[in-house]
Amino acid sequence: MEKARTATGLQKVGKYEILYPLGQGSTSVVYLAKDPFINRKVALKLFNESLLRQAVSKKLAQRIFANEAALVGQFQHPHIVEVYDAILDSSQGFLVMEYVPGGTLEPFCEVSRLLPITQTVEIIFKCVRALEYAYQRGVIHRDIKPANILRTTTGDIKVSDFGSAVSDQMEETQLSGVGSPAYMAPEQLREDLLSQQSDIYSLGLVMYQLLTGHYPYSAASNVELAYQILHRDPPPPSLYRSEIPTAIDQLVMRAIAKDPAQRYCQWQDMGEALLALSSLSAPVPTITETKKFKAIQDLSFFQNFDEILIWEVLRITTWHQYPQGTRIIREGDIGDSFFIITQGEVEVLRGDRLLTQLRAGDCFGEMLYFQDTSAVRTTSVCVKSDTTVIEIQANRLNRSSDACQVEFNKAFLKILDKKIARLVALVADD
Ligand SMILES: Nc1ncnc2c1ncn2[C@@H]1O[C@H](COP(=O)(O)OP(=O)(O)OP(=O)(O)O)[C@@H](O)[C@H]1O
Repeated sequence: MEKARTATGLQKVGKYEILYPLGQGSTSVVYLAKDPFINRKVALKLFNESLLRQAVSKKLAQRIFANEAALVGQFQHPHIVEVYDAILDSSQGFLVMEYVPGGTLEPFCEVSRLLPITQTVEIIFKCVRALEYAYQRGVIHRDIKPANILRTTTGDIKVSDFGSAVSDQMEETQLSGVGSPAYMAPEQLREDLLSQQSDIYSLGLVMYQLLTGHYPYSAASNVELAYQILHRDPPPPSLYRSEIPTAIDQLVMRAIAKDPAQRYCQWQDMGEALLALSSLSAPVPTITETKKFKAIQDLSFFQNFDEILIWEVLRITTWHQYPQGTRIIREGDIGDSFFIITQGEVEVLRGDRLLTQLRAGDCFGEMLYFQDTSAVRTTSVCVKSDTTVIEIQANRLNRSSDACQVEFNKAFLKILDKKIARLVALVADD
């Protein structure tokens, strides 16, 4: 493997130019690097050479490397760090990953830097969806902790470091000596057979820390810590932060229940509980990402969109809440966006003539999407009862992935089909 110093003094690993270290873990150092062929910044995880050489840890280190390497190209989820490449020779191994520039969630577990409760709920919801996605592909992460959840510059999150993961493809599903004891579920400490519930426990603990800035146990040694994890009941999060509502206390305590039978059974259950919370924790008329995700997922328009595409839709939409009587679009206006109603009811008018009424799931303005440039609206749309709509600009949709555009086109075709059927029925009645 090529590993040399460049003229600037920076190291080169393989074809990658090392820029500077981003962080260090127990088995590796992660660098910001550049892939010169496609001029892309990447995170390059260089596994500790001495670990790979030492007989005792060699097998474990190789296994950790192999775990992450197995994910090359496997997970494509907006909230999981993508692994682009993995290279191993006799002395060294490295992984090339998507670079996530905003650091980890660790600093937000400090009392002085706590995030708003709604934001924490959203972060945990995204982790739940990411880990459910991994679980559906047979993978349990086993090392969920704040340091393994990375932040983008816009505050979004990505789960990283699947080095401790177990997969249903492995012959050996128990792997000792990996994971962080502080976040291990009781059954993981006991080395019982693991399920998604051990990741649920660890994520519950992350939520606890993000909400309170406190780790629920305090022990002088790993043995004492293990005892507390197995036997001591932690206080509810609201003890540390009084604004935490009871429902959130209950959710966290259920996620970190010592007995798996008392814990959420599966990711879906925890996801639903978080969704129920998002309405509790948003008293102001803003729409949280958690609610937006659910609203989009529930619309028949998006019924054939998979989860990845729904996250993509979320990125290209603008949400509006309109009170009764608002005119959303006006006949004669120039526009290039179309709208999908998520809640409420609107009237479509030409002049003073009522053409039709539309409700949740219906869309309007879509005909302009099929034109290449902005065009004149031929109808007005007025809010009949308080309404929430998502707006999608044609030029943003045109820049989305091919898969996303294909699904939109299919959904529009279905709508067109229904409209034609309605017209045919009208003509037949005449
Ligand atoms: N994709 C990435 N983009 C940006 N920074 C990253 C990325 N991956 C890791 N880092 C940084 O490098 C640090 C170490 O990474 P990571 O946790 O994957 O190493 P590790 O050796 O597996 O650690 P451990 O086994 O102790 O959890 C992270 O805490 C983070 O600061």
